[in-house]
This record gives sequence, C-alpha cells and structure tokens, in this order.
Amino acid sequence: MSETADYALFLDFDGTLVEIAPRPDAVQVDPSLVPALERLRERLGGALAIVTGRPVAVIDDFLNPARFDVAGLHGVERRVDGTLSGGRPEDHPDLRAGVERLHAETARYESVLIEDKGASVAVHWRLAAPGDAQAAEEIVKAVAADLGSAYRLQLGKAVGEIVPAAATKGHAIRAFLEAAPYTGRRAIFLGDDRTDEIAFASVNEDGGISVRIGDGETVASRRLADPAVVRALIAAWAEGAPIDPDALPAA
Ligand SMILES: O=P(O)(O)OC[C@H]1O[C@H](O[C@H]2O[C@H](CO)[C@@H](O)[C@H](O)[C@H]2O)[C@H](O)[C@@H](O)[C@@H]1O
Repeated sequence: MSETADYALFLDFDGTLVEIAPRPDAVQVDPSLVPALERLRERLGGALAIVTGRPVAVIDDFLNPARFDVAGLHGVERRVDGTLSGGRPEDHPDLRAGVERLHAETARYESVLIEDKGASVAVHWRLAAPGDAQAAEEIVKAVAADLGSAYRLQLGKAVGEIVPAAATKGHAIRAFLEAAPYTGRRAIFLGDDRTDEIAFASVNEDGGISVRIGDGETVASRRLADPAVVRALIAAWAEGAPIDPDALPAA
C-alpha cells in the first residue's frame, strides 16, 4: 500500500530527526532535513507533525523558517495549523516553585543542567560525573514526588523531566487524529526514548505503526538504526518513494 492519503506521520525530534548532542542547545540540524519535511508534508496533504519534549518555540528555532504542526512538552502544548494551545507557565505555580527548588538543590553540581521549559522542566546529567548524575536524578525524583499527582516524572536519556501528569505523547497523537487533515488516517510514529514508548503503545492499540529508533527494549513493531537512516527515509518518501511502513524492519 502506498496511498499517501492513508497515513499521518508523527516524528519525535531528539534522537530521531537529529543526533543526540552533549547539551540541549548543541543539536545540529542537517540542512537537507527541513526541505525534505516540507515536501513530505505536502505529499501527505499536511498530515505531518513533530511530537517532542521540546517547547514548540524551540522546534521553530531549530527548523526555521518552516512552521510545522507540533506537540511540545510531551503533549502539554500543541500547535495545529498555526494555532497554539496549552503550555502556559502561569497555569503551573507549584511546578514553578519546584523549578526554583531544583535550581537551589542542584547548584553545587557544576555539570548538571536545568532546562526550564515553562510548563515543564528537565534536569540533565549527561555531562556530569557518575556521582553527581546520581544525585541529580535523586533530586528530580524527590521534587516530582513532592509535587503530587498533578505531575509525573519522565525519565529519558541522561535526563529526568517533570511534566503535567495528564500530558503524554500518546494523548497528543490521538488529539491530532481527531481533526483534518489527520483524521481517518493510520498513524506512523517514530521515536527513540522512554517517553516515546507511551505513544508506541497507544499507536499500536489504534492500529498504527510504531517505529523505534536505535537500540533498547521496545513495544514498537518496527525499528530503524539511527537518525541518519530516518532522514534518508524521509528524503526518499519526500521524493515520491512508496510509503509502506509495514515493510520497515521488524523491531
Ligand atoms: O521528545 P524528544 O524530541 O526526543 O525530546 C526529549 C528531550 O530531548 C532533549 O534532551 C535530549 O537531547 C539532548 C540533545 O541531544 C541531550 O543533550 C539530552 O541528554 C537528551 O536527554 C531536550 O533537551 C529535552 O527538553 C527533551 O524533552
């Protein structure tokens, strides 16, 4: 099957479209990526969105000048057809207090980074010594636990994030599928991390195709080796190759 009207494509950003970098701001976007994504979006009748833990505004900076539909902050905010909803920091006073506490408690660990995303926060320990990394993980776990059930801890690649509990990438993909041009299409979701496993499960449940990027245990049905392979696939699909996700390698 290669009818483009049958599919809606959802793409994670870090570790899927771009290689993991030492720091969140050090990511390099391959110059061919944005034009290929724009061509593929057109081919799919607009049914292409980025589904990421990053804020929508940061995705815009990385993928400038293109403006894609985006679910940001693991689904806390969503922009569809230019209209942004969710993700207001002022709706999260307890989280804001938690961010202050994270700054105070991690200050002594030089290579631990706090990425304040307004309505969510990430504590990064990729550059930290093992002992400091462990301390950072314990701190973010404790702050998340003290925030109670309105928030959840999302562990990822050398990172612990605190996110409003109701938001997941799975919910975000289902919300996209409720409206044109996504509605009635079969979801294809590509991701590389633990946050993506939540969405793989719901995409599988809904009859879509889940694709894990890189190693690791997964509930995804398909697997691709790394972001370079993902970019090559996007380029091929953008140029008119048959879109047949069921033919991708099994996970
Ligand atoms: O959902 P994603 O698009 O995969 O975003 C998940 C988190 O990715 C970023 O952190 C990760 O990538 C960084 C840059 O390569 C890396 O330095 C870090 O160790 C990784 O955890 C991003 O900074 C987070 O905000 C995202 O939630």
